[in-house]
Amino acid sequence: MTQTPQTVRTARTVRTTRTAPPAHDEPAIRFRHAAKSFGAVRAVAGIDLDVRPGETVALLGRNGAGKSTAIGLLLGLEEPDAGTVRLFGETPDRAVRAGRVGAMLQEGRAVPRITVRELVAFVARTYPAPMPVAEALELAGLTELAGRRIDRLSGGQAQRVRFAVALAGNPELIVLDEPTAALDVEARRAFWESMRGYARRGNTVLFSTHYLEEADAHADRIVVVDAGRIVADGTGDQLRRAAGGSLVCVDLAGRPTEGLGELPGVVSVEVRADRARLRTEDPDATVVALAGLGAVRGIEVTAASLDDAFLALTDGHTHTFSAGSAR
Ligand SMILES: Nc1ncnc2c1ncn2[C@@H]1O[C@H](COP(=O)(O)OP(=O)(O)OP(=O)(O)O)[C@@H](O)[C@H]1O
Repeated sequence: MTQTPQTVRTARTVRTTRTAPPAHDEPAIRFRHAAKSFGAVRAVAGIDLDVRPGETVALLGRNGAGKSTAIGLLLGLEEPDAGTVRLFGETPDRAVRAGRVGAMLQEGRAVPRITVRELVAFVARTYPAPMPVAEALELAGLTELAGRRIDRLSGGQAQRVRFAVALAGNPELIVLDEPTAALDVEARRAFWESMRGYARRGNTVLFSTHYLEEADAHADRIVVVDAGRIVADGTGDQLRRAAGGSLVCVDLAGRPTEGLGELPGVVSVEVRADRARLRTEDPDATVVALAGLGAVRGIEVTAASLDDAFLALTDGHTHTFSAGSAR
């Protein structure tokens, strides 16, 4: 599908010019018991989430977890069946109309045969206090490409145009639904650099992704969504720890596996061929206990990877861990 620039909605109300993040205490994003179903599918099953101004937050989940629906609620594109969503203390509709929120969604549109600069300028004119076009182009890394026609750009360049369009209203919050899907490594790097430039100005970013590494590398905080619920919330390190910090692997050398699950710190045991893989919250105690059993051949201790954490966190249970928000 062709991905092209998209803006959320035309601004109609006038807002005072803003150069710094808001001084008030309102969270940039607040979900309170927000829920949305489509027929029998509970796409968002009661979300509570606060994002502070200036935070960069990743919404991480598998296909169908409810990320796009949550973003639809956030932007006022969908009405919640229950609960509320507020942006800077306002309804999404008001915040979006005032240009306080910019978005890059997954939908595509026909590619316009105008230049990059013309498109960004056109969108900027629809907002009450837009970002100067040259500034939006620069932040998106498009200064050199400003005179190029949109339909003659590479996929990565076109994605940067979508980013510039999202910046056009000079928003305090930008919402990106899987912004790097289908981009190559270099285009991703360039994209995240632009995003960070925007975040460094004190703005708020929320992006959805399937990629753990991307969430870990580019977000201050990762909110894991599964089956329409938030199942974990914290930094990459906190998620790793929450998932059972370390893995201890050992050769069984013909020993029985009974009792391994009861060793100190062990939360789960997996046996493949003659090797046991123990997920543990206390690797030192587990290793000492294994040594006590004389099971030390090929012993190896590693930190759980983020992939391990993600699998453990989306195992169908709600994890009480919450290091970040719902403040
Ligand atoms: N308009 C709709 N009508 C019916 N069902 C829908 C609609 N939108 C979403 N759903 C369903 O709601 C659930 C959550 O979908 P959603 O698109 O929010 O997930 P997602 O995490 O964004 O997935 P992906 O990563 O694949 O984009 C899925 O089961 C999906 O099929």
